[in-house]
Amino acid sequence: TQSTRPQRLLSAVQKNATRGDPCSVVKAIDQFCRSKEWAMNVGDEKGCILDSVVSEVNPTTVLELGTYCGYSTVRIANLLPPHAKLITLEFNPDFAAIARQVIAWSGLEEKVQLVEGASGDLIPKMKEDFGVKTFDLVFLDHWKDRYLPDTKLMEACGLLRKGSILLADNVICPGTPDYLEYVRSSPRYESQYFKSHLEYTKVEDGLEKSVFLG
Ligand SMILES: CCCNc1ncnc2c1ncn2[C@@H]1O[C@H](/C=C/CNC(=O)c2cc(-c3ccc(F)cc3)cc(O)c2O)[C@H](C)[C@H]1O
Ligand SMILES: [Mg+2]
Repeated sequence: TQSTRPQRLLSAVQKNATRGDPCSVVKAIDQFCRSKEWAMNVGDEKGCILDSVVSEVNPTTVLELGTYCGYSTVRIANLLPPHAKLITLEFNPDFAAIARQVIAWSGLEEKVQLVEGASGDLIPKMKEDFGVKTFDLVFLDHWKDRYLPDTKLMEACGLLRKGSILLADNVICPGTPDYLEYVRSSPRYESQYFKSHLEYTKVEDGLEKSVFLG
């Protein structure tokens, strides 16, 4: 049977990256997406912005919405301090299976908890079932029309504290207009746009960093 793109991406990692070396996993995926097949990973250019925000926040608890193949999961986990935890949510079991293997190849399983399921169902369970108090950093990269409802859900579930950071991918392309309007106009957020490009292309895109003010 035909392989899927995520399966081919995983093969490229297993072929070209060194087990236990997260940077080589990130490089192998970027090389595959530039030279072989485009895939919707945050990519190297926006990835550097992601890295700088993660390093600046130095989070203990991180939530990622939309694991896909685990590219940004590996980038974030690679920068986490010891005992820090990244919970990443993926509702497609096929992508989750690929991501688990990418994360394992990078050797970062200890820092990552990949949970299969929909964010709308799992966010309300974060405190009780996953022992989360609040998130220091949330990376939004799932369906673009879910950024706003899931942000409101996180607020309602008391998962954001004064100073929690939301970092959203694709606020220009494909775009998340309702989310952008919300975080930029709400008095409860202080937002900043990081202009960049759609992964592996010259098309404009960017990340929106929003601080929850409590
Ligand atoms: C109801 C479920 C919600 N809750 C959910 N709970 C858990 N997991 C969820 C939920 N909703 C979705 N997911 C998972 O997250 C992933 C989805 C990721 C979506 N990302 C994009 O669509 C995108 C497109 C482009 C793009 C740009 C230009 C183009 F021309 C083409 C493509 C670029 C980009 O950087 C992009 O991130 C994964 C595929 C999907 O199973
Ligand atoms: Mg994205």
